[in-house]
Amino acid sequence: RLPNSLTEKEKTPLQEALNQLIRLLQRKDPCAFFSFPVTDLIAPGYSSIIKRPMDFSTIKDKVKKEQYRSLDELKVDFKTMCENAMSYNKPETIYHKAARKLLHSGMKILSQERLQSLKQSIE
Ligand SMILES: COc1ccc(Br)cc1-c1nc(N)nc2[nH]cnc12
Repeated sequence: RLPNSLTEKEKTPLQEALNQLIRLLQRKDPCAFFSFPVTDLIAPGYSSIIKRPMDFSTIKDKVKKEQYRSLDELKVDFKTMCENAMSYNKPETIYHKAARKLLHSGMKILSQERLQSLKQSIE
């Protein structure tokens, strides 16, 4: 039967693993600075300065659309998201500091050991 918004589509093991990692990562963003795309209204000139905008809502959308082929691809988008904030915002701002802290804790959550063991559970 065709999946539609009323009936949910089963999630693949990869999607389950990705969502589990995203939940852990989002807990490290208590101010929710990274929950939604940065707009030019919030951050003047952002869209012309930042070439690859990324945020958790976009990441979750990519999971839903099966646009991640591996756990490592999540790590790339997560790093981009943090690095964007660290390049647009000056080092003394709360956003730069939040991004650096998030990146640091995220690298532990997305460590090679953890990804390796998750990969084995997906095979
Ligand atoms: C979605 O972004 C925000 C939402 C609410 C608030 Br308050 C600030 C931001 C935000 N502001 C700036 N300058 N740089 C960012 N990098 C990631 N978040 C941000």
